[in-house]
Amino acid sequence: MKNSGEAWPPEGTEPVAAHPDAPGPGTKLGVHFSECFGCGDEQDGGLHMESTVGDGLTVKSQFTVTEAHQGAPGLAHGGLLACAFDEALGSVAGNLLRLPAVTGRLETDFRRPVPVGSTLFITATLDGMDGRKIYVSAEGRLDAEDGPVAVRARALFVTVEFDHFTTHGDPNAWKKMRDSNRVNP
Ligand SMILES: CCCCCCCC/C=C\CCCCCCCC(=O)SCCNC(=O)CCNC(=O)[C@H](O)C(C)(C)COP(=O)(O)OP(=O)(O)OC[C@H]1O[C@@H](n2cnc3c(N)ncnc32)[C@H](O)[C@@H]1OP(=O)(O)O
Repeated sequence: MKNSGEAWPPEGTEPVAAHPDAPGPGTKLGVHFSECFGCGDEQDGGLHMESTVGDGLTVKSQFTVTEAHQGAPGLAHGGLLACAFDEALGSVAGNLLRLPAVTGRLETDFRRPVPVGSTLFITATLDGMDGRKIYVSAEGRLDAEDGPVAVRARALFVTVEFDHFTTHGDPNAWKKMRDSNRVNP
């Protein structure tokens, strides 16, 4: 992102290749956890994002803004847009590297209002790694793949051991996700 004035990805970041078992371009990714606020199909108030692997090191996601996502009347709440980007950025990191990782830092630039009823076409890119640090960036265009850019984001994800989720989270929910075969560590 130009605005912060920092180089991106930071010095020391190495290029990466997709994991040999990563889903290929055109693969629809589906839901990684049914209760996920970003993509879950058992999360009524969630974002219900849909993602597909794109060319190169990208994942393409779509998020349609509903009345449940408003901040100002008729406009998407910025925090929910940040959530959509967290999901899209986490998806490109997790699916292409097949490593468990969590968001360490997330930056967003809101460049245009995003009205209720519009769909954000988000392209997230895996920019590289430095040790456990995974650098990813994304842009979201309004209503079409080549629509005007409404939001840009970039993030640092940090790889973790699987016990991060059972130690800090809910082991039963982890088991539910694993048993659904949607993520298969
Ligand atoms: C077979 C496998 C299959 C895989 C799965 C595939 C399918 C996946 C599909 C879909 C993906 C999901 C999509 C969902 C996306 C949503 C994700 C979220 O919402 S995650 C929830 C929010 N985030 C948290 O809750 C983190 C809370 N924070 C922490 O737990 C820790 O702070 C953590 C793990 C991030 C780091 O803690 P430490 O103790 O392990 O490590 P330290 O040493 O502190 O950091 C490591 C390196 O990272 C830098 N770092 C950490 N945080 C930083 C920050 N905020 N800014 C800058 N650098 C940071 C540090 O400076 C350090 O760098 P140096 O190695 O020394 O160079």
